[in-house]
Amino acid sequence: MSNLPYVLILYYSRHGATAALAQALAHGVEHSGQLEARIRTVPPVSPDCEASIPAVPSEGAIYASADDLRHCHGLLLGSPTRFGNMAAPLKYFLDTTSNLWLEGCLINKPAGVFSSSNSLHGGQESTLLSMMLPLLHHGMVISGIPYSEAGLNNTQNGGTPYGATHWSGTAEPALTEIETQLCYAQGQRLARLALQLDTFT
Ligand SMILES: Cc1cc2nc3c(=O)[nH]c(=O)nc-3n(C[C@H](O)[C@H](O)[C@H](O)COP(=O)(O)O)c2cc1C
Repeated sequence: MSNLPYVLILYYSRHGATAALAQALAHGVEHSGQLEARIRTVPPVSPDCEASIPAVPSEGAIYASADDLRHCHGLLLGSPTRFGNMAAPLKYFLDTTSNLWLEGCLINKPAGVFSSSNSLHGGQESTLLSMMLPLLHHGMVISGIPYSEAGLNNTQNGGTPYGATHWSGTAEPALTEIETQLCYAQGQRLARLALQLDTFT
């Protein structure tokens, strides 16, 4: 981990599609060379209140801490679409951020959202909108993807003005070229906003 200021890319992914979006967004964030993309995930939740998991996951991104969120200069938040809403593990993590809200440490920092769904019209956009709500409560500056990105008009799969998406269809985690381009554009834009907004004081 470097000492560069960073954009936190925080996601939950069960089958890898949302994780693939996170990786593609990271390339856009790091385009300027001035910001690191810090990729973090959250543990699953269980109805069994006795259940516990190892502190460090056996593979993939490590779990986010409150400090990862507290000290970020921008946030990209990603979740699979679940019944048109964000997945419970991500919501559970957000529900533990009251102290950060009280401190106001996310106010005026830029944020964006991303998602993956199995069906093309199965709730990507409602999921993205639902993910924006807690970020607005935190005082973050929400940004999406402008229509100057040609892929938004051409896509036959994922990609929305509300944030990057992937249509996983028949359990396919690999992103299409346009989905990848739109991730890059969103990551690059979020990093540019973090540099332009006063998030470094
Ligand atoms: C409980 C549950 C609810 C889901 N709800 C939806 C849904 O509302 N619309 C949809 O298109 N896909 C839905 N899916 C499918 C996932 O969104 C899709 O497989 C996604 O690409 C998984 O992302 P991941 O690979 O990052 O886990 C659901 C999956 C689960 C397990």
